[in-house]
Amino acid sequence: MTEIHKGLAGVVVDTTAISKVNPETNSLLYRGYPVQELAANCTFEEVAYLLWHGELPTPVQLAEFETLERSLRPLDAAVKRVIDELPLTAHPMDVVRTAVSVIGAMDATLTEPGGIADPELNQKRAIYLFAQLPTIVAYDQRRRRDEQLIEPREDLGFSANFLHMTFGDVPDLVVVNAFDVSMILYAEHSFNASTFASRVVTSTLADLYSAVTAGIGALKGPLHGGANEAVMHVFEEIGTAELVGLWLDRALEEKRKIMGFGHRVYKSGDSRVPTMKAALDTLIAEYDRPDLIELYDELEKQMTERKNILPNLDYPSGPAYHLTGFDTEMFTPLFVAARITGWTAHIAEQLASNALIRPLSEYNGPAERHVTERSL
Ligand SMILES: CC(=O)SCCNC(=O)CCNC(=O)[C@H](O)C(C)(C)COP(=O)(O)OP(=O)(O)OC[C@H]1O[C@@H](n2cnc3c(N)ncnc32)[C@H](O)[C@@H]1OP(=O)(O)O
Ligand SMILES: O=C([O-])CC(=O)C(=O)O
Repeated sequence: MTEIHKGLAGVVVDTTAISKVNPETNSLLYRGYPVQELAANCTFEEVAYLLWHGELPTPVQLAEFETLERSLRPLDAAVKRVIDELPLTAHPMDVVRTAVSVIGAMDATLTEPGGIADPELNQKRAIYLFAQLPTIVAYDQRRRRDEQLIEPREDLGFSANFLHMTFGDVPDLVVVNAFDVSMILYAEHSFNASTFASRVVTSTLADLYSAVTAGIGALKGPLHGGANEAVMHVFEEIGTAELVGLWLDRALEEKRKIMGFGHRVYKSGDSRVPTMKAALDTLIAEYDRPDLIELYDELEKQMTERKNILPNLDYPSGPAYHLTGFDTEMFTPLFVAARITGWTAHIAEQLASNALIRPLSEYNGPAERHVTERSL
């Protein structure tokens, strides 16, 4: 019998120069740089540039990139029209996926000869989606609150502008910084499910937008990006720190997966959690919500003691986005706005050294039989 690697667990399917996840040392490098150093010293724009180009930008390169990105932020009228047509019952991830699809359908360069796989065109598309996604997500959050679109501001960086477009003002610097850190930490994580989905689609030589929408679809599930919003639902279900024990007894008895805990690769802690937890702590102080961190700490403590399963990045990010003011269902689209950098870097890497991704399976259905032998 062939050895089956369910969920491709432990299988190395290709090389990548974009990031290195090292569970032995609990570390994560983007193009060689520890993610904690990037979060402490760089903006998300610089990290995006690094992921795409392999090097941090010089001041001139950064200024050029920022000018271009800021000019691409206004929402395309056709995209706005389509979003306006979507019911509020649609999950915001479906709105984001649809908006990216519309942008792709309007990209006439895709039908030019060689237009699909051209590296320069793909880099332009990546920057365009990077610039558009905050506007799309902010607009969707606002329309759900019956509020008008706020136009992007060219005088603000990525995160300050994102928050301004969502809430109508630029929050305190600690809030903008915490948000920027979350974007950096969410940007890239090697061959996770959504990146792999994007690479599978790219391997067929389909276009970048098809690969990105596949990534969005894969990210939506609660075992992957959808966990950041699921964490907030768990907090709401539990209520207060004192009730964690009772809640966990029942959840574990029912064999529920506790959202925000566990990871396919890290088994002794997610490298990004301490940095995001520190950012969450600044928000707890800013918004004076010790009750939330008590609940957070208690669930983490009991999960560690009882199951020895540690939090992943979605655990501190969920409450951080809640405190920032986003509705819970907007959390995973925020992940999309960050991971667009990693996905598009991987799409470029896949195309540069492509092989169709097509694994094998072991058939375990009925033995060969024939229609004429049917008992009627
Ligand atoms: C940014 C991200 O995408 S990070 C991931 C976000 N996802 C979540 O937070 C969802 C909750 N977590 C999970 O479902 C899982 O931990 C996953 C899907 C992330 C990883 O799954 P796997 O690699 O298949 O888990 P793994 O094989 O290590 O599981 C080992 C055992 O721990 C259990 N386990 C793992 N995570 C959890 C959890 N969060 N709650 C309860 N039990 C868990 C498994 O059920 C399994 O138990 P068993 O041996 O009795 O069957
Ligand atoms: O690596 C994974 O499997 C999931 C994850 O943490 C991420 O995509 O950020």
